[in-house]
Amino acid sequence: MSTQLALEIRDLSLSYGVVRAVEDVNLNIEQGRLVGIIGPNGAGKSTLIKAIAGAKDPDHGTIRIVGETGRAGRRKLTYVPQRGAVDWDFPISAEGVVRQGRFGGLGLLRRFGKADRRAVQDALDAVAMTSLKDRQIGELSGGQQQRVFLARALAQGGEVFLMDEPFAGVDAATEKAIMAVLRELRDAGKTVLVVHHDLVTVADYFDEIVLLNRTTVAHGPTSRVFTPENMRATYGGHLAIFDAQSQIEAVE
Ligand SMILES: Nc1ncnc2c1ncn2[C@@H]1O[C@H](COP(=O)(O)OP(=O)(O)OP(=O)(O)O)[C@@H](O)[C@H]1O
Repeated sequence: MSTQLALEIRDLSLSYGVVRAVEDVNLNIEQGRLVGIIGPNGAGKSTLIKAIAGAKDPDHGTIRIVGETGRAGRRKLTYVPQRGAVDWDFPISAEGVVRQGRFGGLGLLRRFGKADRRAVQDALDAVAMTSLKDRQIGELSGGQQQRVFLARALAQGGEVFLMDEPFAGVDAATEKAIMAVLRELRDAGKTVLVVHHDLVTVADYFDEIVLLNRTTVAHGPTSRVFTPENMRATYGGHLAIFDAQSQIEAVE
């Protein structure tokens, strides 16, 4: 139902041993939004999206995805982890990776059918990787690997897409191509959450942003939330702000 929230997070906290990585996060995201998750290193961005994806159990709190919790909710979700979190030496072709996106939808007795082959082909086309589909993934550039990852997500489908730093280590052309696909998903009514580092592109890329530093510092339309004041509150001193050009850059 279109009135349902894409994502509803209540009182979410997660720890690694004694380190509280995410604390008391409350968040409502409406459907059909392209959302940036922004915050300094170690702010808990990856941890938060791992929790949403079900890859990390929370200490407490609830996560509802298009109205559903647990497995039913996760069936509506597609998670694209950081490229660095994947073993690219695994012997599989680009097409093989994209086909993996369809396996979750295969019942025990169902074969990989015409619709699956079509979805894989369409996904490879969407990211302009059809000509390299037989290439081993270890022999692709970083940007090409990221395109293949995105194609797998497209083949999988779903209502909510979680992307952990999709632009890390990719060239400008690939970044543009990925952004075009993410905008198409949004325009088709999907919800896309992107962990993002480049503050220069935030205003151009995202309808709304979540500023995170362990907990949500601010959330809302980018035009309202992406202010020097909020950015200072999120990044502390690690920020250089050039008010004259309205540019904000993180200082590592
Ligand atoms: N596997 C782990 N074991 C222990 N602590 C961890 C682990 N993963 C993350 N942490 C800690 O949890 C906190 C949040 O980490 P997380 O990776 O979620 O941050 P992030 O915002 O995604 O950072 P970055 O921008 O650097 O990728 C950090 O203090 C980090 O050191």
